[in-house]
Amino acid sequence: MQFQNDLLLRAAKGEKVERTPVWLMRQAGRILPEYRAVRESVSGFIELAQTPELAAEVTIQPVDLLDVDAAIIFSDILVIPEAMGLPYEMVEKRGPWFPNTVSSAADLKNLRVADGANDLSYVIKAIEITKKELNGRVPLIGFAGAPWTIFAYMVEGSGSKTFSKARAMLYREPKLSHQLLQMITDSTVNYLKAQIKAGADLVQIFDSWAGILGPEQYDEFSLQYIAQICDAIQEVPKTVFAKGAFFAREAMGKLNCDTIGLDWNMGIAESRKMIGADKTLQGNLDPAALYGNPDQVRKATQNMMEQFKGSRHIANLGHGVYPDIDPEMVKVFIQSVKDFQ
Ligand SMILES: Cc1c2[nH]c(c1CCC(=O)O)Cc1[nH]c(c(CCC(=O)O)c1C)Cc1[nH]c(c(CCC(=O)O)c1C)Cc1[nH]c(c(C)c1CCC(=O)O)C2
Repeated sequence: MQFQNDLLLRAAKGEKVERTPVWLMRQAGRILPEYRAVRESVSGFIELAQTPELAAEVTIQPVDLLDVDAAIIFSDILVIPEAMGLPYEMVEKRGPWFPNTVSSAADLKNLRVADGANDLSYVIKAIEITKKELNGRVPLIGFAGAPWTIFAYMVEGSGSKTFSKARAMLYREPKLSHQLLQMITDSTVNYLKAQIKAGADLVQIFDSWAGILGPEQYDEFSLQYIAQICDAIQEVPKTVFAKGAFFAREAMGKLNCDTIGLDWNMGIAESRKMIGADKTLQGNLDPAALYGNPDQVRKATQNMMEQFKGSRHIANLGHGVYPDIDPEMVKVFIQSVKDFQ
């Protein structure tokens, strides 16, 4: 594939770049009025995600409107539980909800390892259409949730401040927990391989709930499964973003991946020291910085860029862009990265 702009892939691999590439987690959807218009033409998030032509359209919107250096396929991490036999609903203003959850060995028997190409054919189709329509303008990022984060939703049944049901399961039923985590891991490997076959140029693993585990539990119930995924995917560069896993940075430096995502609680110099020189770091401006005025956004971005200067970097926020951020401020962020020397 000839790219017009392959900064993201070169930065991920640690190759020379003319400037730092920039994109935003959760750039597809949420903030753009153009997204909301498409979203209102269907029954809801799930129909949109399952209609490949529309999913491709909203994937490309940020490339057209914000001029980011990458597209990320419009989907959700929760398509994996659904493909394993545990469907979800997206409740307006409240987020995901699972009518059934996993709490016993009997529940586990009703689940299967997902086959990415068949069970998630709508995502695969959306990737194929997106690749065609992007026509090499920028790389396309595929993604999946980390097994622990997916487990947390499958056991809890919804979002939660504490995910206490999911964490209780780790103590009460460690063996069952590992069985479920392994099934999610195998499903995720199948799914990411299908995404890559369809055209994903880089894949990112989101461990959004990494930070609610202690260090030992994180090793046992999350990191080893992320390591399995990284080892199984050799085709394209891989990014691991584990939100709140400040305690695991040294171990993440040893993963078989190219890029580590930092959230905004993680100091940049300290993270570089812990992770080492041979990984690209992605991040990590506080998403709330974009509530500032243009001058403030510019200064905050420059300050972040200064701290990453001279080492492998992909610019991003430290977590997904918040839904009520003014797209103009997103543009100021992006332009400030591009202007930075
Ligand atoms: C934890 C998590 C989820 N989903 C995701 C994560 C990991 C990243 C993170 O930590 O933020 C990942 C995700 N979800 C979505 C994408 C699309 C691509 C992108 O723009 O990054 C990606 C990469 C679309 C979406 N996923 C969702 C929306 C909003 C639904 C709508 O349009 O009404 C979008 C555009 C819904 C969703 N999906 C999820 C929640 C909690 C919610 C509700 C609240 C929210 O908006 O974040 C689960």
